[in-house]
Formats: sequence, C-alpha cells, structure tokens
Amino acid sequence: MLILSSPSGAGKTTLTRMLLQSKALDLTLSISVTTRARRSSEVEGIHYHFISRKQFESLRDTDALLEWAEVHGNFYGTPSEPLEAILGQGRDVLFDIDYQGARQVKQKAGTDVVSIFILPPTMRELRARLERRAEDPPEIIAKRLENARTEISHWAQYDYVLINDDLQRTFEDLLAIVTTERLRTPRLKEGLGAFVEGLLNEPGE
Ligand SMILES: Nc1nc2c(ncn2[C@@H]2O[C@H](COP(=O)(O)OP(=O)(O)O)[C@@H](O)[C@H]2O)c(=O)[nH]1
Ligand SMILES: Nc1ncnc2c1ncn2[C@@H]1O[C@H](COP(=O)(O)OP(=O)(O)O)[C@@H](O)[C@H]1O
Repeated sequence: MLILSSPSGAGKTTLTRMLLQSKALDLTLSISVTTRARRSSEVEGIHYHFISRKQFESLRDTDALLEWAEVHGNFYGTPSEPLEAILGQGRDVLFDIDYQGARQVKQKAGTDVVSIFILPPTMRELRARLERRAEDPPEIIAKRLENARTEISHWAQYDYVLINDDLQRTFEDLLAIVTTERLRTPRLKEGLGAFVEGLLNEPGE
C-alpha cells in the first residue's frame, strides 16, 4: 500500500496520475468516497465516488470504511471491500489520502504500508498552483491554504518526504521509492524462499 499525502495544491493528484499511467508499475488507485462536490474535471467512479452525507454516515457506521476523515469541511473515506479485493489479487494499491487517513492505515496495516509526503517548494508557489488549477472558488482556495500549515506540520510521520519543485524530478524520485520498496526482503520473502531453496539444492558444478 503506497500512500501519497500533501497539502492541497502541492501536486499529489498530478503525481498520482503519472504513477497510474506508468504501466510497468501496475499500481491500482484506491477510489475514495467523498461528500465534496465534484469538480468539472472529475469523473464519478474514476477520481472519487461522490456521495451524500447520509450515505457517508451509513458506510462509516457499518464499518465499511478502512479509514475516514473530515478534510476542509468535507468527509472522505476508503471503502474496505474493493481494497481487499485488489490486495487479494496481489496488486499494489495507491492512496491519495490525508495525514489522518495515513495514520489510520498505518495502524491497521503496519509494515505493508509505505507513506510519502509531498511538500510545495514555497507557500507562494502553493497558492499559485491552487489559483492556476482554477478548479475552486476563492473562498475554497483560502480554506485550503489555511489548512496547509496544519497538514505540513505532520510531515515527520511519513516514511519519505519529497519537495515537488520540478515535477519530472519528483516523479523520478517516486519511481525510485517504489522500485526500492518492492525489493525489500520481507516483500520478496515468498518468491525468494522457493528460489533460495532451489539454489541450495543445485549441485553447483
Ligand atoms: N483520510 C482521507 N483523506 C482523503 C481521502 N480521499 C482524499 N483525501 C484527502 O482529502 C484532501 C482533499 O482532497 P481533494 O478534495 O481532492 O482536494 P485537493 O487535495 O485540493 O485535490 C486531500 O488531502 C486528499 O488526500 C480518503 O479517502 N481518506
Ligand atoms: N512540480 C510542479 N510544478 C508546477 N506545477 C505543478 C507541479 N506539480 C503540480 N503542479 C500543478 O499544480 C496544480 C495543483 O496540482 P494537483 O496535482 O491538483 O495538487 P493536489 O492534488 O496536491 O491538490 C495543478 O494545476 C498542477 O498541474
């Protein structure tokens, strides 16, 4: 499970898209439910499942969410069932969730989680990116900037922290992290056990 978090506008949606487009990585996105209104660029079932507050409460109260949080005045959560199906197929899952969700997933899934926090190069650039994205009205942008400082203050709970100045460079760092994390011994254990057994049974000449 690979978690990407950042203050709004630092670039995690863009980087998530790049990771998902990279076919060789074979990552699957965990599609969250949210009570936030859909942006014009977003598609139901691809970026989020857009649901009502009532529907959200029903999912939350029936333990259908692995984690959930209130962010910028809206509710967001990760549905457990599709996630378990993807993990059951042995696939790696990418999460675009906030620090509260990242903490809950870490608590529940422990060592199977790698978390990355994306920082903007400056607060001025963060504002400029939110304005350039032109998806939210000024009062929503103001709220996101106001929350950015709180979100940034949680950077140290993450396994990796990247400063997203040059987009391509950040993407390459992300690729390096995924590649390296996949080579860690505990993640290779099952396949490697059989390989090593075969190796030791070879006569060697
Ligand atoms: N805990 C949690 N946070 C989520 C989830 N889905 C999205 N978020 C976070 O909610 C925040 C707002 O996301 P969004 O409304 O798409 O705005 P954006 O960050 O400006 O693109 C971001 O920090 C997301 O990472 C979720 O399922 N759980
Ligand atoms: N490294 C970067 N340099 C310049 N602009 C960027 C960079 N990364 C992302 N952006 C732009 O900043 C805006 C916000 O990025 P987005 O991925 O939507 O952020 P988030 O999902 O973290 O809210 C978008 O318009 C995106 O194209």
